[in-house]
Amino acid sequence: MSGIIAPSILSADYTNLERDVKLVEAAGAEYLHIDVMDGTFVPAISYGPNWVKQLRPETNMVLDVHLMVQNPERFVEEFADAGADIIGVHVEATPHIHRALQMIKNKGVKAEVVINPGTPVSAIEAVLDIVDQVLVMTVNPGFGGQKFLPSTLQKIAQLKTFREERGFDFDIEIDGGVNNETIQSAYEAGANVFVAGSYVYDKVDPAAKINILKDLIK
Ligand SMILES: O=C(CO)[C@@H](O)[C@H](O)COP(=O)(O)O
Ligand SMILES: [Co+2]
Repeated sequence: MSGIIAPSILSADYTNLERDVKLVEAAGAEYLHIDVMDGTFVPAISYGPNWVKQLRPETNMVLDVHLMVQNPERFVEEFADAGADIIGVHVEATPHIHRALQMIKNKGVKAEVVINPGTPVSAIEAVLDIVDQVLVMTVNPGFGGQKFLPSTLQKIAQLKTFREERGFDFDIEIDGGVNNETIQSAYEAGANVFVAGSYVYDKVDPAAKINILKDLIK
Protein backbone atom coordinates (compact mmCIF):
# COMPACT_ATOMS: atom_id res chain seq x y z
CA MET A 1 0.00 0.00 0.00
CA SER A 2 1.49 3.35 -0.98
CA GLY A 3 1.34 6.30 1.40
CA ILE A 4 -0.39 9.67 1.37
CA ILE A 5 1.41 13.02 1.48
CA ALA A 6 -0.13 15.87 3.47
CA PRO A 7 1.78 19.14 2.95
CA SER A 8 1.47 21.44 5.97
CA ILE A 9 0.58 24.99 4.99
CA LEU A 10 2.17 26.23 8.20
CA SER A 11 5.33 26.57 6.09
CA ALA A 12 3.61 28.04 3.01
CA ASP A 13 3.92 31.66 1.87
CA TYR A 14 0.76 33.28 3.29
CA THR A 15 0.96 36.14 0.82
CA ASN A 16 0.75 33.55 -1.97
CA LEU A 17 -1.40 30.98 -0.23
CA GLU A 18 -3.64 30.15 -3.19
CA ARG A 19 -0.59 29.52 -5.37
CA ASP A 20 1.04 27.33 -2.70
CA VAL A 21 -2.14 25.26 -2.19
CA LYS A 22 -2.74 24.71 -5.92
CA LEU A 23 0.87 23.84 -6.49
CA VAL A 24 0.89 20.90 -4.07
CA GLU A 25 -2.49 19.71 -5.31
CA ALA A 26 -1.21 19.67 -8.90
CA ALA A 27 1.85 17.76 -7.72
CA GLY A 28 -0.36 14.94 -6.41
CA ALA A 29 -0.69 15.67 -2.68
CA GLU A 30 -3.89 14.03 -1.48
CA TYR A 31 -4.31 15.83 1.87
CA LEU A 32 -3.68 19.41 2.98
CA HIS A 33 -2.60 19.64 6.64
CA ILE A 34 -3.83 22.66 8.61
CA ASP A 35 -2.21 23.39 11.98
CA VAL A 36 -4.54 25.22 14.36
CA MET A 37 -2.69 26.66 17.40
CA ASP A 38 -4.23 28.52 20.33
CA GLY A 39 -1.27 30.04 22.20
CA THR A 40 -2.12 27.88 25.25
CA PHE A 41 -1.76 24.20 24.35
CA VAL A 42 1.22 25.31 22.24
CA PRO A 43 2.97 28.70 22.39
CA ALA A 44 2.08 29.90 18.87
CA ILE A 45 -1.23 31.20 17.49
CA SER A 46 -2.21 30.37 13.91
CA TYR A 47 -5.64 30.33 12.24
CA GLY A 48 -9.27 29.53 13.00
CA PRO A 49 -12.43 28.11 11.41
CA ASN A 50 -13.13 31.09 9.15
CA TRP A 51 -9.80 30.56 7.53
CA VAL A 52 -10.67 26.89 6.81
CA LYS A 53 -14.05 27.99 5.44
CA GLN A 54 -12.41 30.32 2.93
CA LEU A 55 -9.89 27.70 1.89
CA ARG A 56 -12.51 24.96 1.36
CA PRO A 57 -13.76 26.00 -2.10
CA GLU A 58 -10.21 26.54 -3.36
CA THR A 59 -9.15 22.90 -3.31
CA ASN A 60 -10.38 19.32 -3.67
CA MET A 61 -7.69 18.00 -1.34
CA VAL A 62 -8.77 16.37 1.91
CA LEU A 63 -8.56 19.08 4.60
CA ASP A 64 -6.71 17.47 7.51
CA VAL A 65 -7.18 19.81 10.49
CA HIS A 66 -4.78 19.33 13.41
CA LEU A 67 -6.17 21.07 16.49
CA MET A 68 -3.36 22.06 18.86
CA VAL A 69 -5.81 23.73 21.22
CA GLN A 70 -6.77 23.22 24.85
CA ASN A 71 -10.22 21.62 25.32
CA PRO A 72 -10.74 21.06 21.58
CA GLU A 73 -14.36 19.96 22.10
CA ARG A 74 -15.17 23.70 22.25
CA PHE A 75 -14.26 24.05 18.56
CA VAL A 76 -14.78 20.77 16.71
CA GLU A 77 -18.27 21.59 15.45
CA GLU A 78 -17.16 24.95 14.04
CA PHE A 79 -14.29 23.33 12.16
CA ALA A 80 -16.61 20.61 10.86
CA ASP A 81 -19.06 23.26 9.60
CA ALA A 82 -16.14 25.11 8.00
CA GLY A 83 -15.45 22.08 5.77
CA ALA A 84 -12.79 20.00 7.52
CA ASP A 85 -12.66 16.38 6.31
CA ILE A 86 -10.53 15.08 9.19
CA ILE A 87 -10.26 16.68 12.63
CA GLY A 88 -7.48 15.69 15.03
CA VAL A 89 -7.64 16.26 18.78
CA HIS A 90 -4.78 15.77 21.25
CA VAL A 91 -5.35 13.35 24.11
CA GLU A 92 -3.21 15.66 26.27
CA ALA A 93 -5.55 18.60 25.65
CA THR A 94 -8.76 17.32 27.21
CA PRO A 95 -10.07 15.09 30.00
CA HIS A 96 -12.92 14.23 27.58
CA ILE A 97 -11.15 12.66 24.61
CA HIS A 98 -13.92 10.14 23.93
CA ARG A 99 -16.55 12.90 23.88
CA ALA A 100 -14.42 15.09 21.59
CA LEU A 101 -13.97 12.23 19.10
CA GLN A 102 -17.65 11.33 19.25
CA MET A 103 -18.58 14.96 18.53
CA ILE A 104 -16.41 14.89 15.40
CA LYS A 105 -17.98 11.63 14.21
CA ASN A 106 -21.48 12.95 14.87
CA LYS A 107 -20.74 15.74 12.39
CA GLY A 108 -19.88 13.15 9.72
CA VAL A 109 -16.18 14.07 9.81
CA LYS A 110 -13.28 11.62 10.22
CA ALA A 111 -12.07 11.57 13.81
CA GLU A 112 -8.38 11.53 14.65
CA VAL A 113 -6.66 11.20 18.02
CA VAL A 114 -3.18 12.73 18.38
CA ILE A 115 -0.33 11.83 20.77
CA ASN A 116 2.73 13.91 21.64
CA PRO A 117 6.20 12.33 21.63
CA GLY A 118 6.04 11.98 25.43
CA THR A 119 2.67 10.23 25.45
CA PRO A 120 2.51 6.41 25.28
CA VAL A 121 0.11 4.49 23.03
CA SER A 122 -1.57 3.13 26.17
CA ALA A 123 -3.06 6.63 26.73
CA ILE A 124 -5.28 6.20 23.65
CA GLU A 125 -5.95 2.47 23.78
CA ALA A 126 -9.52 2.99 24.98
CA VAL A 127 -10.49 5.05 21.90
CA LEU A 128 -8.72 3.09 19.17
CA ASP A 129 -11.96 1.31 18.28
CA ILE A 130 -13.71 4.58 17.32
CA VAL A 131 -11.02 6.57 15.47
CA ASP A 132 -10.45 6.87 11.73
CA GLN A 133 -6.86 8.03 12.10
CA VAL A 134 -4.15 8.18 14.77
CA LEU A 135 -1.57 10.95 14.53
CA VAL A 136 1.78 10.19 16.12
CA MET A 137 3.64 13.47 16.62
CA THR A 138 7.24 12.92 15.57
CA VAL A 139 8.28 16.30 17.04
CA ASN A 140 6.89 18.24 19.99
CA PRO A 141 3.96 20.25 18.61
CA GLY A 142 3.99 24.00 18.09
CA PHE A 143 6.52 24.77 15.36
CA GLY A 144 7.58 23.69 11.90
CA GLY A 145 11.17 22.91 11.01
CA GLN A 146 12.09 20.66 13.95
CA LYS A 147 14.09 17.44 13.86
CA PHE A 148 12.31 14.05 13.56
CA LEU A 149 12.42 12.06 16.83
CA PRO A 150 13.31 8.40 16.06
CA SER A 151 12.04 7.35 19.51
CA THR A 152 8.50 7.68 18.08
CA LEU A 153 9.01 4.81 15.60
CA GLN A 154 8.24 2.13 18.17
CA LYS A 155 4.84 3.74 18.84
CA ILE A 156 3.99 3.55 15.14
CA ALA A 157 4.87 -0.15 15.12
CA GLN A 158 2.87 -0.72 18.30
CA LEU A 159 -0.21 0.91 16.74
CA LYS A 160 0.13 -1.21 13.62
CA THR A 161 0.23 -4.35 15.81
CA PHE A 162 -2.86 -3.22 17.79
CA ARG A 163 -4.72 -2.62 14.54
CA GLU A 164 -3.87 -6.05 13.18
CA GLU A 165 -4.48 -7.97 16.39
CA ARG A 166 -7.79 -6.30 17.26
CA GLY A 167 -9.17 -5.79 13.76
CA PHE A 168 -9.31 -1.98 14.02
CA ASP A 169 -9.45 0.22 10.96
CA PHE A 170 -7.47 3.45 11.34
CA ASP A 171 -4.78 5.18 9.32
CA ILE A 172 -1.49 6.04 11.01
CA GLU A 173 -0.27 9.57 10.31
CA ILE A 174 3.00 11.14 11.40
CA ASP A 175 3.77 14.84 11.73
CA GLY A 176 7.06 16.64 12.23
CA GLY A 177 10.51 16.49 10.68
CA VAL A 178 9.38 14.45 7.69
CA ASN A 179 11.82 14.66 4.78
CA ASN A 180 13.66 12.46 2.27
CA GLU A 181 15.89 11.06 5.04
CA THR A 182 13.21 10.25 7.64
CA ILE A 183 10.08 9.20 5.74
CA GLN A 184 11.14 5.66 4.93
CA SER A 185 11.77 4.53 8.51
CA ALA A 186 8.26 5.67 9.51
CA TYR A 187 6.73 4.01 6.43
CA GLU A 188 8.49 0.77 7.27
CA ALA A 189 7.27 0.99 10.88
CA GLY A 190 3.67 1.24 9.63
CA ALA A 191 2.73 4.88 9.02
CA ASN A 192 0.73 5.59 5.84
CA VAL A 193 -0.06 9.36 6.00
CA PHE A 194 2.86 11.79 6.11
CA VAL A 195 2.66 15.47 7.01
CA ALA A 196 5.53 17.53 5.61
CA GLY A 197 5.84 21.29 6.04
CA SER A 198 9.28 22.82 5.83
CA TYR A 199 10.72 20.08 3.59
CA VAL A 200 8.04 20.75 0.97
CA TYR A 201 7.73 24.53 1.24
CA ASP A 202 10.95 26.03 2.60
CA LYS A 203 13.23 25.64 -0.36
CA VAL A 204 12.78 25.51 -4.12
CA ASP A 205 10.25 23.41 -6.02
CA PRO A 206 7.56 21.98 -3.69
CA ALA A 207 6.27 19.76 -6.52
CA ALA A 208 9.64 18.05 -6.88
CA LYS A 209 9.77 17.50 -3.10
CA ILE A 210 6.38 15.80 -3.17
CA ASN A 211 7.52 13.51 -5.94
CA ILE A 212 10.66 12.58 -3.99
CA LEU A 213 8.59 11.73 -0.91
CA LYS A 214 6.04 9.77 -2.93
CA ASP A 215 8.78 7.69 -4.55
CA LEU A 216 10.11 6.75 -1.12
CA ILE A 217 6.78 5.36 0.10
CA LYS A 218 5.65 3.29 -2.88
O1 LIG B 1 1.84 20.23 13.79
C1 LIG B 1 2.91 20.65 13.37
C2 LIG B 1 3.85 21.39 14.26
O2 LIG B 1 3.30 21.48 15.52
C3 LIG B 1 3.29 20.34 12.00
O3 LIG B 1 2.19 20.00 11.19
C4 LIG B 1 4.32 21.18 11.27
O4 LIG B 1 3.74 22.05 10.33
C5 LIG B 1 5.28 20.23 10.59
O5 LIG B 1 6.32 20.95 10.05
P1 LIG B 1 7.68 20.26 9.59
O6 LIG B 1 8.28 19.58 10.81
O7 LIG B 1 7.35 19.28 8.51
O8 LIG B 1 8.51 21.40 9.11
CO1 LIG C 1 0.41 19.37 12.39
